Amino acid sequence: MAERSFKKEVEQLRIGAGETFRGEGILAITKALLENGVGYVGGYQGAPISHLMDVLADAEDLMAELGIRFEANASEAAAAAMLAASVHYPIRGAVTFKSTVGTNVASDALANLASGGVTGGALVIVGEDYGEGSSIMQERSHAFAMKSQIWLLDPRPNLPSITDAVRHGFALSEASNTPVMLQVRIRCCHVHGAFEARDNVPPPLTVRDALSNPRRDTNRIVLPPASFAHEKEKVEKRWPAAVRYITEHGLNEHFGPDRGRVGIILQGGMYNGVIRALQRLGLADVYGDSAVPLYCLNVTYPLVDDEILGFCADKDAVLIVEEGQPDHIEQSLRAILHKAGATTKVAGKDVLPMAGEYTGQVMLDGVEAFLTRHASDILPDRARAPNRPGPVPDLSEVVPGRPPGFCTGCPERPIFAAMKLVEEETGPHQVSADIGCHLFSIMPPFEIGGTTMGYGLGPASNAAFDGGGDKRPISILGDGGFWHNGLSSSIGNAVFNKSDGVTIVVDNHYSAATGGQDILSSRAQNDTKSTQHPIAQALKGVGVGWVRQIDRTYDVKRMRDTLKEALTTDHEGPKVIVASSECMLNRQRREKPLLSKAISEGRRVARPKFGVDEEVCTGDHACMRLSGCPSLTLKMPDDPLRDDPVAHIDQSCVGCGNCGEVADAAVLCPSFYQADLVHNPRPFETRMARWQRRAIDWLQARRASRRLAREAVR
Ligand SMILES: O=C(O)C(=O)Cc1c[nH]c2ccccc12
Repeated sequence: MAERSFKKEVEQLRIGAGETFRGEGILAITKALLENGVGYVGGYQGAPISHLMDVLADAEDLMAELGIRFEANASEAAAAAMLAASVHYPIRGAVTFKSTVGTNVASDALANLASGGVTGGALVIVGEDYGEGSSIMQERSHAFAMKSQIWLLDPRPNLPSITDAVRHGFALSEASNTPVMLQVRIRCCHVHGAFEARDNVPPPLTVRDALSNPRRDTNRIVLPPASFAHEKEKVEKRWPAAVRYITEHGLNEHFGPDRGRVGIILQGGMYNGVIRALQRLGLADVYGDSAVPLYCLNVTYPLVDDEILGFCADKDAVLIVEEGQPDHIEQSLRAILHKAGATTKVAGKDVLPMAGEYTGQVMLDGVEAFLTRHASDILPDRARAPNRPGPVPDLSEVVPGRPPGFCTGCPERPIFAAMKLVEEETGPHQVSADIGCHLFSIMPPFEIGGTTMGYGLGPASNAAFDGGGDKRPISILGDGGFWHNGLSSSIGNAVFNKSDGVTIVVDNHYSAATGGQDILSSRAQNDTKSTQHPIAQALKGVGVGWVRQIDRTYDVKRMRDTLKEALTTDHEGPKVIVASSECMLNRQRREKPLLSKAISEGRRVARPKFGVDEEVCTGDHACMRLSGCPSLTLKMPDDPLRDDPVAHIDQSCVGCGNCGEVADAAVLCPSFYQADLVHNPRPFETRMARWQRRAIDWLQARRASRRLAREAVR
């Protein structure tokens, strides 16, 4: 079950011409695909387009009605390869994944696709995970577009521009026989707005029709001598055709006055930030009317030389607003101007930072610095001679860091608690990690795992250490990574190379970190996908001889003992433990509505809750060093003679039992207790509870009175 259900929102995807579509960027993209006769759609989830995959999955019925094939592909490579259908057939196809990591994975297929070229429009919607909300290494997709000659669209972040980009993307792809990347940043995916809808258009040729009339054209396949012809065709035919389409259809936009001494050239995706900076400088109004000429690149690759030269012709200086590095566009811009002998000065990475997101403040500072240098007369007085407030204090000095950690009740926490317990006996191990929630084990309190090389590559990144030694290396792999790429690149690799290492497959039943999508080994029943394929079976299938399946990761003692066995067994070859328990976030999403319903219907529901007896807790916090659960926190005890905080479990506890198990396995302390919270108790339970309460009150009163008496004697 995915993080968010879009079942309600996708109903809007049925509306037609004359109606207004309202919603989020990702929904607008989906609607635009349907309006433009897409024949098949695929992708792999990942921030910030995870929800686009969820929308598509929820719209699968509607797509089937229109004759559109949808796949939730096994990886970005599989998604990109799916676009092969548009090479020989005039069928429009779209796939989506996160970038740059997904584009890295897809790059083999993308390069082949771009070489042969396409007949039907091929759209690659990349979610650019760059900037302050990002979860990955900071790189740009731009280089992929340039290296494979794939056109790159970067529309202004508003719904009409995004939907135009989808429409033009397909047409541009067909006009130039080249795949097109549509780049959407985090905010673009989630921007809300409206656009005038069109009717949905079933694909003129469906993939089903194509199956009945197979086609092939040797000239479009990447094999010599065709591959040499492709390269020539790219520069001689496809590039000029693209430039023609972009110019004739006005894909890049101009705003503000026709002429001016200075101007700003910007990536479409930067438009909202630039216009806001101009507003704050008093040079644009709330409708976006700018006093500075703007040339907005909704297509950032290829650049159109003539448009650039035209824009720069009357200008002393232009600012290029291009987020991230390398500064591909700025370098091209300088080359274009230099070749033409133009004297326009170019500002860019001198007033704006080379690295990092162009946030509101960064953009304001950069645009202001550019204008101060090149056209200070157009700036309002308060910008030219400002009363600047004092410097903002460096918050990183005073605000504690907030490293990402496991959720309350996460089934992965006990796995790493068990690893910590083993390390107590054996000392630290070489540990490699993978992509997924389990990566948070790198952070306190566990501080396990020293690498993350890519999705499904955890065990592969321990390969150098896998040849035997005094201590076995340990690698971690999630179930998402296992099916994405891990089965072959990590597990097959280890079997083939007779690895001596230990691998823990952290199986939480979903691709949890990307939003809880189902995968092959998910235990859920899925109407459109085939699930319930055990990881352990796949491991044995590729030749792993030592496999242990643990079906309750909260059993810390069993986890610890199994790991110890893996580290000491005489078995030759890779040793793999599959540690399986359902993602608690997904489980809560699944169970909470059922529980609420049961409670409101008057049925008896018991929910386990855990607590810490504050009289027993010594306040040494050893339990926390093996947990990090957000519900396990600190509290000042009521006792005035104790001035150290004790452990405390707050109301967010979901009763997973991890703290008790860890306290038990680590022989920590007996202060944890479990209490069942009973909704709609039976009459006899209420009576029992009342009697128990009375008995406890009586015993407590007696103890209190004796204690007082003893203290009085002493
Ligand atoms: O959703 C995210 O933030 C991820 O990093 C997950 C992910 C999806 N596809 C990938 C390909 C390579 C590395 C990570 C991912």
